[in-house]
Amino acid sequence: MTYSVKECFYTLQGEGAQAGRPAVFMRFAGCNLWTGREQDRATAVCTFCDTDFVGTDGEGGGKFATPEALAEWAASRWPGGGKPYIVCTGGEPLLQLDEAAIAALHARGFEVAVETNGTQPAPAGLDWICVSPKADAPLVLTKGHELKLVYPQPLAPPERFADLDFEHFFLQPMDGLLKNRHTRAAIDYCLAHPQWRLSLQTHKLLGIP
Ligand SMILES: C[S@@+](CC[C@H](N)C(=O)[O-])C[C@H]1O[C@@H](n2cnc3c(N)ncnc32)[C@H](O)[C@@H]1O
Ligand SMILES: Nc1nc2[nH]cc(C(=O)O)c2c(=O)[nH]1
Ligand code: SF4
Ligand SMILES: [Mg+2]
Repeated sequence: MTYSVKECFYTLQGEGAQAGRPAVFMRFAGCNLWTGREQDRATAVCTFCDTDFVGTDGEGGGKFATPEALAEWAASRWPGGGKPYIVCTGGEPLLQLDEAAIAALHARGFEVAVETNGTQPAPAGLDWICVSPKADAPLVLTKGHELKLVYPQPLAPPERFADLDFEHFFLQPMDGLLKNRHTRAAIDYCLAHPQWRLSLQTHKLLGIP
């Protein structure tokens, strides 16, 4: 299995329950819900994506022939000290991240988190699972550590997910032209339904990757 990585960089986790935590971000190339081409966005299953995940040409991107090579590259991004933490994202990371890659990351000392759209089963060994359901996609992964719903998605109201097996429930305002309106709506929903907390994309506010 060759792993295709768009970019790999060291920053702070910007979102959810682990916001503020230093992490290596490994962004896997490709997604099953959008080609990543702007001309396909309107007809995609997921239409609001804020990310370029096409190709392997980003900072720290590339192709890795073995799990060990992938893990060695991730480890080279960690500054030393503390417990190394990696967030595997994309694109859709669970199209590529397998048990062998997770084991190799663990062998390098990493705690391994994933950001997934929930359409794929999770491989064994993940330490933190963040599921972000998309309205028009089947949800297969119905348990994990945090459920982070981009809000609003008219066909995916929070009530649909409130009884699933997660420790944390977040609404994350949909970024785009209507971001301010979406943020106000997410605040109002959390205030009325206190099971839910607000997740802001703090890296965007801070101007860091
Ligand atoms: C780019 S996705 C990659 C991981 C995976 N494909 C997924 O959708 O969860 C990373 C996170 O950004 C969120 N996201 C994507 N576009 C967004 C937007 N326009 N506003 C807010 N969050 C967004 C996703 O829902 C997900 O939680
Ligand atoms: N700082 C930072 N935090 C993030 N949390 C989830 C992200 C993602 O794109 O998956 C992301 C990202 O792109 N940057
Ligand atoms: S599922 Fe995730 S990576 Fe794929 S298009 Fe949607 S937000 Fe982007
Ligand atoms: Mg992002």
